Amino acid sequence: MSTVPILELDGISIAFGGLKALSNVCFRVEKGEIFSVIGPNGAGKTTLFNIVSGVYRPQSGSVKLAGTTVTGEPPNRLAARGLSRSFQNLQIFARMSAAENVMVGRHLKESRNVAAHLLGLGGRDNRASRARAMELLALIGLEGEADTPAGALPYGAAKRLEIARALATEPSLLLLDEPAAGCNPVETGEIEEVIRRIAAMGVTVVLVEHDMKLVMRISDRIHVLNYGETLAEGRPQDIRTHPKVVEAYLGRHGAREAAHA
Ligand SMILES: Nc1ncnc2c1ncn2[C@@H]1O[C@H](COP(=O)(O)OP(=O)(O)OP(=O)(O)O)[C@@H](O)[C@H]1O
Repeated sequence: MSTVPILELDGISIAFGGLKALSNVCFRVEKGEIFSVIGPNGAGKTTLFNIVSGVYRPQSGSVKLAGTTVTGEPPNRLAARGLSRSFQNLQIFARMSAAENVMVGRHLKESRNVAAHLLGLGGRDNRASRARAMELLALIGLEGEADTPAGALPYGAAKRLEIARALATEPSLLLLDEPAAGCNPVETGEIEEVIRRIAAMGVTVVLVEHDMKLVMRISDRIHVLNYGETLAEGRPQDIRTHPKVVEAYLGRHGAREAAHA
C-alpha cells in the first residue's frame, strides 16, 4: 500500500533573468524521513527551499503538501498547513531571551499580537506558550538558558535555538537550511542529536547542508542538485560513491569525508 508523500515536487523550474536556477526538479519525501538536498554553491538548494516555503512561486511545476497542491501559497498559509523552516543565516532576535525567541516563533503562526504577548498581556495563553517554549528548549539542551539573551549564547546554541523557534509552530514538515553552517564538530554533533530527536517525534525533516559527514550520517535519502538540475537521488551509501556526484560535488576530498562519515 502506498502512502501519500508529505512533500511532492513535480517539474519545478524557475529562472532569474536568463539564469535557470532550477530546471524540472522532481522529488517525493515520505512522512518521517530525514531527506537532504545537497549540491555545489549556486546549485539551487536555497531557491528550492524558497519555493517550497512560498517565498518564490515557480515558473512551472507543482508543490504538494500531504497530497494538497500548495504551489505559490504564501508562507503564513503554508505554516498553518504544517510547514516550517529555519534560515541559512541566524535570524534570532539577539536582545530577546532564548524563551522569547521560541515564543515569537509560535505566535508568528497564531498571528496574535506578538508585542502584547511579550509584554505579558496574554494571560493563560502566555503561560501555555512559555511552557511549550520550555519543552522546546529542553529538546535542544537549552532549558537552563531560557532567560539568557539569545545574543549571549554560543554560536552552536544559537543555531539550535533557531531550530527550536522553527519547531514552535508545531510543524509536520521542517525545512532546515544549513543548520550546521559555521559549526565546529562538537556543535555539529549537537545539531545532529537535535535533528534525530525531531525525527523521532514524527516530524519529517528536509535538510540543505554542506557538511557531508553530517549528511551521510543522518539522511535516509539524498537528492543532489547541480546547476539547478537533478544529478542523482538515493541512499547515503549510493550517493557517496555515485560517479557523477563525486565528479561534480564531492570531489576527492568530499568523497573521503563522506566515506568516513
Ligand atoms: N533572487 C535572486 N535573483 C537572482 N538570482 C538568484 C536569486 N536567488 C538565487 N539566484 C541565483 O540562482 C542560483 C541558485 O542559487 P541558490 O542560492 O539557490 O544556490 P544554493 O545551492 O543554495 O547555493 P549555496 O550553497 O551557495 O547556498 C545562483 O546562481 C544564484 O545566484
